[in-house]
Amino acid sequence: MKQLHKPASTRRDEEIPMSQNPPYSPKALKHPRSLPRSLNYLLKEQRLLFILVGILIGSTFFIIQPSLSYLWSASSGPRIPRSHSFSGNGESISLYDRTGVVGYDENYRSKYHNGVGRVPVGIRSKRKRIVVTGGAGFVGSHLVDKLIARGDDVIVIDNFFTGRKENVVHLSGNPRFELIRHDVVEPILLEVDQIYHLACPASPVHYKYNPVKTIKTNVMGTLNMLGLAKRIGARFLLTSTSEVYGDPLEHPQKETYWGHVNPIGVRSCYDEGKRTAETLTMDYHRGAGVEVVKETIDPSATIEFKENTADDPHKRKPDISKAKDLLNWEPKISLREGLPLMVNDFRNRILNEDEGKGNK
Ligand SMILES: O=C(O)[C@H]1O[C@H](OP(=O)(O)OP(=O)(O)OC[C@H]2O[C@@H](n3ccc(=O)[nH]c3=O)[C@H](O)[C@@H]2O)[C@H](O)[C@@H](O)[C@@H]1O
Repeated sequence: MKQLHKPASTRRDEEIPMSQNPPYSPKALKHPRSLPRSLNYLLKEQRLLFILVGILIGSTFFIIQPSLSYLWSASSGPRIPRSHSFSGNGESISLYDRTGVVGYDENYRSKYHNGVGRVPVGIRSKRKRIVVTGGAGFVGSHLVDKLIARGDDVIVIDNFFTGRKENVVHLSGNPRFELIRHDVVEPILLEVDQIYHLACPASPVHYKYNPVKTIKTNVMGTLNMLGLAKRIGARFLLTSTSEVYGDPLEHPQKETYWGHVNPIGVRSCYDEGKRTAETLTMDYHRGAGVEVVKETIDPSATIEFKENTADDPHKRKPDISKAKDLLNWEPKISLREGLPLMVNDFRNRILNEDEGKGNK
């Protein structure tokens, strides 16, 4: 209502003829007419000071606003009551409760405040999409908390072999969290940036009575997740165990120690399972070296993956020290120099072959 009256009164003031006595105006008396009216206004009653303070508060808010909204989104997501039951019985259940805005979890807020607080004011790292297999387990669920607190989107894959839904229930209302009930021994296709592979029966009680399941999860599960990582170009992390050292002959055990493992004992399903998982991970890692070749030949070339010849070693580097000592032989051309030469040679051979065929 005030707004309706104000313009009307202004308009009435403007209609007063100049010849009539103007109403008393202290403004006109205090300041010389030469000063622009806006400057006049600013100098009055410390308004300039108020404006400067306003600008300062405004800029401060906009500088820290990304961090504030980050904190807010991490902490204010709707949560479901503790009594909420997980009814998903299909292959995939999403814990995002679209209807259950029932409260605000203070613990959730303070917990996440610590994590986000490390991000410098105004700087926001790129939000990643991450898969955590075994994310409902002890270690996994803590990792998931950290990743969510960091601001990433997390998908947990777990078959609940030993994991508990209670470990992740506090994240159920968070739109950046999703839970998929899935056994990693079966392939799964997802688009993510990173894969943390933790799924594994991890205590003797479980793996001793389910040895085949244990080694199967370690071998097939790891293969599936590595295959996924390779297909989508995701970074991969495997959680191994100090049990890969078996009954060690070296103490303490450094990462360089290869271990002393009984391959046929009752614990082998776990020890050897994790060792194989490590082997697979390193083989895939070395396989990525295929890229390093592409660069020297033709960076725009596409790579086609084909089945390898059976039993073909993944890596070979014969020790040539004897050849050097006894025959005084050693390679003179480095791999980087040699690859293009080899490619040219093959190209010429193929072209000559084709020409030969054409002449027939
Ligand atoms: O270093 C260790 O000893 C172990 O630490 C963690 O295991 P942890 O958190 O202690 O054990 P659990 O609480 O049992 O978590 C394992 C998770 O994997 C899940 N899992 C297990 C087996 C399976 O086939 N699939 C699967 O998703 C379980 O349900 C559970 O959520 C890691 O998850 C293991 O990979 C590692 O071997």
